[in-house]
Amino acid sequence: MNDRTLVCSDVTMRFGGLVALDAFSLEVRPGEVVGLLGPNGSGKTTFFNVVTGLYKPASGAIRFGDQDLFRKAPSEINHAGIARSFQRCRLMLELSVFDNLLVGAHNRLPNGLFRTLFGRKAALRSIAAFMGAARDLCARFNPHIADRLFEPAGSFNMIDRRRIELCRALLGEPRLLLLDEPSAGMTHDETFRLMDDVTGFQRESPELSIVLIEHEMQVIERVSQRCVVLNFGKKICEGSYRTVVADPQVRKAYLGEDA
Ligand SMILES: Nc1ncnc2c1ncn2[C@@H]1O[C@H](COP(=O)(O)OP(=O)(O)OP(=O)(O)O)[C@@H](O)[C@H]1O
Repeated sequence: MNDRTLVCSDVTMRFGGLVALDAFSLEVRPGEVVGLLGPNGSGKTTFFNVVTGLYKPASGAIRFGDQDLFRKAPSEINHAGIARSFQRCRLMLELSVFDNLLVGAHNRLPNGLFRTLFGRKAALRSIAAFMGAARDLCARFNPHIADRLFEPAGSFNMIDRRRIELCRALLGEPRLLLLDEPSAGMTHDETFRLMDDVTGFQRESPELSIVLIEHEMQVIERVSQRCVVLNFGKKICEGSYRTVVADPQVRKAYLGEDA
């Protein structure tokens, strides 16, 4: 089955007595960009952590196409075609861009003692192929990064570091990309440029679906086809950007206005 629709049903995640996700359901179809909104502490990042296997939910169901991903290990979920970015930069700044990309691909390249000792030629071939793919992907985001593949990630500015993180996530050819607040630490203009890169990439890979957590509402308005709003772990609204920003419950959650 090729369809890679993410279907999360009634997912509940607790931390002791705190219910961070409360029977939360969300469906993301191939090629969709869904904005995940909500005030601070409403459960957005927890949802990403649950989908990617970092947190084990108490109950619910998570399917991606025909695969059951509920409570699966992060590596299995990544293999199934789900990749993510983090709110804070997770690059190893003293390592080169290439090494950072390589770390993200370690489970796709030959590894293990036997292969290292006896499969050196094959290993070198796959690293060379990986280098070509990494260079091509970086060039799609910014040719400047592709030209400086062996320079430390720390020598790049913030927007390029974000691009490198995106390349690391995209090199595994995921079908679903979870973006956790790409605007964090960037200017308004940089955020827009980065999101233009992402949407440009998606135009060439139309099956890729994206869930975007973002506080910059203009970004959400510009890129998402559908929005879902969380408050205290519960879904309080779903629909187009226009629908959710006009919704009384959403306005109350964000602005404290009367519903
Ligand atoms: N590992 C954890 N242990 C205990 N509580 C946690 C943990 N992770 C998240 N929480 C709690 O779960 C709730 C939801 O947090 P979460 O980080 O998902 O919110 P968020 O909507 O992503 O917020 P923000 O927009 O500020 O990033 C919060 O009350 C938070 O303190």
